[in-house]
Amino acid sequence: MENKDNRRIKKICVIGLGYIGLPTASMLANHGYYVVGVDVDRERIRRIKNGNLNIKEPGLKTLVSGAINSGNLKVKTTPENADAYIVCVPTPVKWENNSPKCNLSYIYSAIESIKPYLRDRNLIIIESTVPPKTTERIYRYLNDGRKIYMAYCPERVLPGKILKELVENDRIIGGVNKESAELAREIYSSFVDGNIYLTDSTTAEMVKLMENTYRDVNIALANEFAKICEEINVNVWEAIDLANKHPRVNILNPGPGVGGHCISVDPWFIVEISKNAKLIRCARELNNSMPYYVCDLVFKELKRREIENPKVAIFGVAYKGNVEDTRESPGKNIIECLTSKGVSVSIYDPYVKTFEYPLESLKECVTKGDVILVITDHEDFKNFKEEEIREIYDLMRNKIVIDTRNILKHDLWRKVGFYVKLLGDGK
Ligand SMILES: NC(=O)c1ccc[n+]([C@@H]2O[C@H](COP(=O)([O-])OP(=O)(O)OC[C@H]3O[C@@H](n4cnc5c(N)ncnc54)[C@H](O)[C@@H]3O)[C@@H](O)[C@H]2O)c1
Ligand SMILES: CC(=O)N[C@@H]1[C@@H](OP(=O)(O)OP(=O)(O)OC[C@H]2O[C@@H](n3ccc(=O)[nH]c3=O)[C@H](O)[C@@H]2O)O[C@H](CO)[C@@H](O)[C@@H]1O
Repeated sequence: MENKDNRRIKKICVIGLGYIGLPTASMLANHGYYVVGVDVDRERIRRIKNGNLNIKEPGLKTLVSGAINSGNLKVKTTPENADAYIVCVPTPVKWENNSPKCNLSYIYSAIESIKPYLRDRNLIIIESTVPPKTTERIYRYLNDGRKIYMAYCPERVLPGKILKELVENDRIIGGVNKESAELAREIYSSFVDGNIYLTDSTTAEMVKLMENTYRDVNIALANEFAKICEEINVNVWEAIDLANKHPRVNILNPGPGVGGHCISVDPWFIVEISKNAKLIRCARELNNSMPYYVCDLVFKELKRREIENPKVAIFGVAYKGNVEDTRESPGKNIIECLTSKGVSVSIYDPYVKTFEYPLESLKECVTKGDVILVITDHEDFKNFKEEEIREIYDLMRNKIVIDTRNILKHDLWRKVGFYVKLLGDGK
């Protein structure tokens, strides 16, 4: 049993209180650390203090309020002296002369904000996803005579299951040296039930990018199969299901494109550093083409039926099912593309509270609509009852459904009278 009094680190500053930083800070506070959570966004700090989070993640509200009520978690807009600093700020991609590059400006400003507080034997951990060698470079920059420790510890939790995976997932700790990795292990072993593996910081950075790239490439393969099956009149969903009966095959699901702050971003950080990243670039481009492929399916249906002044009812703009996050959602590109071609859109998403375009109730969204376009695989869409589908039917002008996720109960929608087209069904 770990004795808290033997811990070398007692106070931790977590920089960036978003999807990753807030659960991490709260988890550490609930495991006996004194934690200062820092975010430059005053509104976010106010919300956390009021318990009015705008992150919808199972169990998070309770975890955060428990941490704050215990007195172990305090949140504010500036850092202070601590034994360790954990950086969880965003790392989006930016484009320079048509080339992708990780935007490290948030990391640099986080590092500058903690620099004045750094003392001998402090530990800095980067959890944000970064290109290989970033941690080493920052370590060299900070190592100006002070003895500091530094590690890269990638976060691997799945949105929707963050709290469970924070505890259960295996953890990779990449130290700039062995002492740094060992010190970081002390922190994570306080709450991680999975295995903890130590390595160097550059390997850990590459591991994180490889994991998300592996998924991106595999989704691209499924999307390419969908396009090919469409051409040869084969239902890709049935074909994938049957191919996956092979003991060593596990093809993922095609869809309207890859969104979120991770899988649609991180593979570009490998493309950024190597000319050999050809398959990775190609997969990214293929996944990015999917929203336009989906729009073409819509245009085809509208043209076939000669529908004038069409209205498309979009079901779901979250980047994936059962989350409220719309970052890099394929829905945005689809909406832009449809509206640029004169199609009017209305949007329904029972999870999303704020979005760049107006959100409507289910009834408003489908009223006088011609096509329902399902973009997100929310559980709610699977669960429509026959009476609800009938009500939707009565409100619509044309009765077309295009399901890009294979999520609706198609037999029920067809029974009510809808024409249902599935992405990649070859019809
Ligand atoms: N969201 C995920 O599921 C996930 C999973 C694994 C890894 N990651 C990686 O973790 C990092 C954070 O992602 P996120 O989803 O938590 O982002 P987020 O946007 O939800 O949160 C980041 C927070 O950092 C704050 N911030 C920005 N600059 C700051 C600064 N200088 N000082 C203090 N606060 C600052 C922002 O205001 C924001 O609240 C990214 O690198 C991401 O790729 C995310
Ligand atoms: C390797 C891995 O698992 N990494 C996870 C990932 O989390 P995520 O939420 O971004 O991942 P996904 O759930 O894969 O969704 C991404 C997009 O792909 C679409 N999709 C998915 C499966 C499919 O078969 N067909 C699809 O089209 C889906 O709709 C969505 O738009 O990155 C986090 C941050 O680094 C990690 O921490 C986390 O472990």
